[in-house]
Amino acid sequence: MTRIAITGAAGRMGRMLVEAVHQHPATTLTAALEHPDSPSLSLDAGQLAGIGTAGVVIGADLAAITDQFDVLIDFTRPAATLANLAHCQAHGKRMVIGTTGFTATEKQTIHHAAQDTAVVFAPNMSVAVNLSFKLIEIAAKVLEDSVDVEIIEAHHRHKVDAPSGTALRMGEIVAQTLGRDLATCAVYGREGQTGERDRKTIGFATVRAGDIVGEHTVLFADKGERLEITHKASSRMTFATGAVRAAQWLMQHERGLFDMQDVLGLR
Ligand SMILES: NC(=O)C1=CN([C@@H]2O[C@H](COP(=O)(O)OP(=O)(O)OC[C@H]3O[C@@H](n4cnc5c(N)ncnc54)[C@H](O)[C@@H]3O)[C@@H](O)[C@H]2O)C=CC1
Ligand SMILES: O=C(O)C1=N[C@H](C(=O)O)C[C@H](O)C1
Repeated sequence: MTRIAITGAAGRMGRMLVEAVHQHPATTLTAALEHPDSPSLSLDAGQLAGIGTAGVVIGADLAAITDQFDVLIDFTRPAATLANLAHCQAHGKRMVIGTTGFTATEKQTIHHAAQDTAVVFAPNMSVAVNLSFKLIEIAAKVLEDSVDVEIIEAHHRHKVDAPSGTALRMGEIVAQTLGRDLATCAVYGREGQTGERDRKTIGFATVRAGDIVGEHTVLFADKGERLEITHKASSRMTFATGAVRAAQWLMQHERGLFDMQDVLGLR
């Protein structure tokens, strides 16, 4: 059995992860963490997730549970994830990171930490989204610079980062395939007298509304036709099962940085 600790256990993803670990035949929940100010401290993680008593009380101190888990699954906020990563790096503990919204420098920190421990870091743990990454790469390879590329994403009103980590990854794939640098060719929204579209840009549009779980479209538009590659998530369980699968997969590695393309054998 792979022993899993979940941090952010009271969050939207955290509660799904508790259920997904419970459902997986080869994983067991041994620890659960939350922010020190969370009203969910001292509650049973299973009760909170609606799956009955798990016998795991939500705490706030990673150092106190270091010996109790094999893999830490973290869907929280960048600052919390980086603090947890430093602890896992120091103690050789594996990590699955689903948190999004990191700066380029923070992503470098994750790269560096993975020299000492094994990490799966992916903006989207869904199998179908990761398949869509391959489809996007093929589309960009075939259509080359003949098309305008726009990326549209929609999420619930509580999401705090934009564009989504998934949309940015999609942009990176297109940019890399077309020999562009996303840092210089991305356009994050338009307003006013914008002038005609610069053909080499990659545009992003963000929608935040209601309870949308997560939707992404990459639009490849030429004159006379357009191709749209769209993924729509209707349940967070798709992300949670992917993350638990990643945690189990990670047990074969002691160090290194991986993503869901590695976990799913899509590389
Ligand atoms: N990679 C993927 O497949 C997915 C990634 N995400 C990402 O996961 C993150 C979390 O998303 P949600 O669950 O919707 O957010 P949420 O706000 O519902 O949950 C985050 C939880 O983390 C907790 N937290 C914050 N600081 C903490 C700390 N220092 N220690 C312990 N817990 C702490 C909060 O109290 C909260 O309960 C976001 O960055 C989101 O973009 C979300 C869904 C899928
Ligand atoms: O915050 C969310 O909810 C989601 N975040 C991820 C992202 O930023 O890409 C993945 C998913 O779409 C849900």
